[in-house]
Amino acid sequence: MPLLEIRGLSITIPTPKGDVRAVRAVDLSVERGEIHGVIGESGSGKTITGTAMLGLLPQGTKVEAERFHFDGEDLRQSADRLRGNRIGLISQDPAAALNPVLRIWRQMDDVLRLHRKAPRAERWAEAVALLASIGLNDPEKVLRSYPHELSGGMLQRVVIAQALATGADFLIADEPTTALDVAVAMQVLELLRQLVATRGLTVLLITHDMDVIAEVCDRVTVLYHGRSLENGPAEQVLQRPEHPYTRALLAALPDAAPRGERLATVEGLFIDPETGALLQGDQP
Ligand SMILES: Nc1ncnc2c1ncn2[C@@H]1O[C@H](COP(=O)(O)OP(=O)(O)OP(=O)(O)O)[C@@H](O)[C@H]1O
Repeated sequence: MPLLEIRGLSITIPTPKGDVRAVRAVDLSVERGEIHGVIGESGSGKTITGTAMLGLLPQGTKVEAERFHFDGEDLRQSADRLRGNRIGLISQDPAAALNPVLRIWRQMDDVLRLHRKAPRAERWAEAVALLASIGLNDPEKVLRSYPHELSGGMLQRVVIAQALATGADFLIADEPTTALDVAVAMQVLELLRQLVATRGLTVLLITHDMDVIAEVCDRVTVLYHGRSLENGPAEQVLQRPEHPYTRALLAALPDAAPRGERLATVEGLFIDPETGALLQGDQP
């Protein structure tokens, strides 16, 4: 059984201007111990799908699905309990995920106290070991620092350590390297890969960057306008895409989008909202 199993997901968000159908028909199946990429251009529904798994959608949002399960539990009922216990979030901006006026230790300890009933000295030792294990030099100094004293790459590692401290075994990483420069981004991706190998972690990696998919993902699901179009081993989808949209996306890449840049919108193709068919021409 896959760890995450989503079939026929549809998400409708109420807004003052009426309902927005943010996700129409997403299938997503993530096996234990894999890094599963979710790729698609801006507005394709990547973040909303992740937010739904965390149970953090705006009030009144309608989440419908044939199946929306994490480890056999329906996320529509269990998301609040699983978030921060089994499911962790790594977002694009680590500085925003941390409190600027508290030292890293206080923020790590808030998590450790909640999850372990150990004395302070043991929690400190655990925080030191955790930070060291994710490649931070001088972890004691890091723990005594405020967020602004650390670089973006270090902060992203702290956020990952915090998620691990909760005991999470599934990380939703939403554009985790977008705000980092290329060399640091590669190190963070390498760290995720190591954690999958050493801790049996499973990662859902949301990105608009084909290079990120090629670099670390085992499998990938392609989203477009709130629909999943295809999925498969990353190498296969990148080298032999089946869906015309994915082919168009990849064909448009070398000239239109240099390394690391946002996916271009593929012109001249659209999906019929009624039938789901991919059609040529301009969107009506
Ligand atoms: N709070 C909200 N209220 C209304 N509509 C929303 C809300 N959040 C997202 N949407 C809409 O849902 C759709 C999917 O958005 P989502 O943020 O999931 O896309 P994305 O693929 O993550 O894009 P990006 O790469 O730009 O982050 C978009 O059309 C967006 O406008």
